[in-house]
Amino acid sequence: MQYQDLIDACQTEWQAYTKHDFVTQLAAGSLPQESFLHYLKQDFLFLKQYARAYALAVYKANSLADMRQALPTLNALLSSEISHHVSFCQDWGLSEAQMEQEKEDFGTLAYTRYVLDAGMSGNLVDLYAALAPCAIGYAVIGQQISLDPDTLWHNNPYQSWIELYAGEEYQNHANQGALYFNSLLAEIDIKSERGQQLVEVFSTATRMEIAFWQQGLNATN
Ligand SMILES: Cc1ncc(CN)c(N)n1
Repeated sequence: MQYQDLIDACQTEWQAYTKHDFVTQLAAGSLPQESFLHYLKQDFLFLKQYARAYALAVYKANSLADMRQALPTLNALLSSEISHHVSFCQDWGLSEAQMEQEKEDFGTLAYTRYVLDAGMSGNLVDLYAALAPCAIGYAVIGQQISLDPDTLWHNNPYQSWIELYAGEEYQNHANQGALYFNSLLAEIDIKSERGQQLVEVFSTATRMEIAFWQQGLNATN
């Protein structure tokens, strides 16, 4: 199978994730600031745990080639994506130290610990099946927003977020990761018991992404 087969196997959840109201409102620039800030602070905490999961991918790898695969993503998370969140939060008056003090919301806790557990209790492919909706989904969302004529590009308070995920660096990186994930999946039949286990992991992580957006939207209530 290929990663697209996993997406096809949970289309309802995938559509709910990539076309969530949070995404639509962010692209239109109409997302309440409170929602975005809550999301951004939680995403900072999310990405710290997510980086740990990529470190786990090094530990779980048997070959040197697999070890080397995880490293560029770990580096990109720490040096690019998290740094972007830190500087973005600074623009909104929040320091890195303040973000470190934030408490993890339940959706953040559930999602990140689910990913780490999938990797700890399973093998490298289980771990990547739990990691993939995050990396691939944001690339899909970034591209979708950048092609949508309804996207507000100027005077959108969230322009920097859009540029990060629609940008070449993130897109290329996600694409390389997706190709590597395909190589891990190549010998597995989606209809087999193993294939169905991976569908379960991938679709659960996708449901966690939906809950993560909703957690941001709920911050205004
Ligand atoms: C919750 C979540 N999912 C995915 C991404 C993209 N790496 C992110 N920053 N945050």
